[in-house]
Amino acid sequence: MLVAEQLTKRYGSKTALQEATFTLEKGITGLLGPNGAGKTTLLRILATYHKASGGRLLLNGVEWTSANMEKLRADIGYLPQHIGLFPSLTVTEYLDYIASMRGMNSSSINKRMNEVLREVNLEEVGREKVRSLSGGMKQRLGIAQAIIHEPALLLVDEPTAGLDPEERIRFRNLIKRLGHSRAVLLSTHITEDVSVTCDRVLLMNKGWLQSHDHVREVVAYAAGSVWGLQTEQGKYEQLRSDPSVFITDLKEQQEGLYHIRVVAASKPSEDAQPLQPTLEEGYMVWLNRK
Ligand SMILES: Nc1ncnc2c1ncn2[C@@H]1O[C@H](COP(=O)(O)OP(=O)(O)OP(=O)(O)O)[C@@H](O)[C@H]1O
Repeated sequence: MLVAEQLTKRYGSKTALQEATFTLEKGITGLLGPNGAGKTTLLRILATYHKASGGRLLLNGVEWTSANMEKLRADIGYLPQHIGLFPSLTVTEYLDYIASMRGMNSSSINKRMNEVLREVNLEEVGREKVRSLSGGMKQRLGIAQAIIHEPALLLVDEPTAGLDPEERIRFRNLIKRLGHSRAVLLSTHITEDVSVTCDRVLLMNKGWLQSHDHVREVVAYAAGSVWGLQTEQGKYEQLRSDPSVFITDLKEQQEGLYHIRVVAASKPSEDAQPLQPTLEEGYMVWLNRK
């Protein structure tokens, strides 16, 4: 569906995206990377907001050229990290406005309005002002504006940051449903969002991107390197200050006695037990070997 070849973006002397090559198919692909990795830059290029400095992009055979922009935009939906919703409009007025800006005529807007409100579970609040919505509802409205024109490609930038656990789960379920009929690229810092919603993963660091066909390929980077152990304060402090050991979980069982989970290339102590890695642990190993 989407093909990216050697995609590069430079801001002056800074290269934010380095020769990224990957494909996106129907379903949900996670885009994981630390701050400054280049995730937003990639999404903005895909959303046609930024022009790449080099490389090639095709969506269902249509190339990213000036002549094709309108055609591409009709097939792409984007929820940016910070979206400017209009607080004094009602939910339906806002969606009506966005859809008109996208060139939809009033009969197709009317046909689509109830459907899209239902898809994002906002049908009860269509007449409410945007300003009265909760944070989670605003994010779902953000998705509604991105899918009102039924795009084949949906780009979502850190959608669950700041949401409470209930809204985060609701939002993930929404993204999962949307991934049944289109390609979704979900950029996030939250590995749990990826392990729950995504099949495929793009990992990014310092502008470099590596594509993985399955989440389990990333998990496997930490295979044989995850350990569980009980420690007392002294040993815990020693492990904490060891740069080759990452503590990924810590539970204080009683004062001065901890159960910890660590990523370490070799067994950190005699009584350490090998554990199955998580996506977060695989991702950490990947990040630190770059
Ligand atoms: N308009 C710009 N001009 C110059 N440099 C930029 C611009 N936009 C981004 N950068 C730089 O490009 C790099 C990648 O930034 P980008 O925002 O794409 O990363 P990110 O992975 O989305 O980070 P975060 O998770 O913090 O949002 C960073 O070093 C950033 O400072």
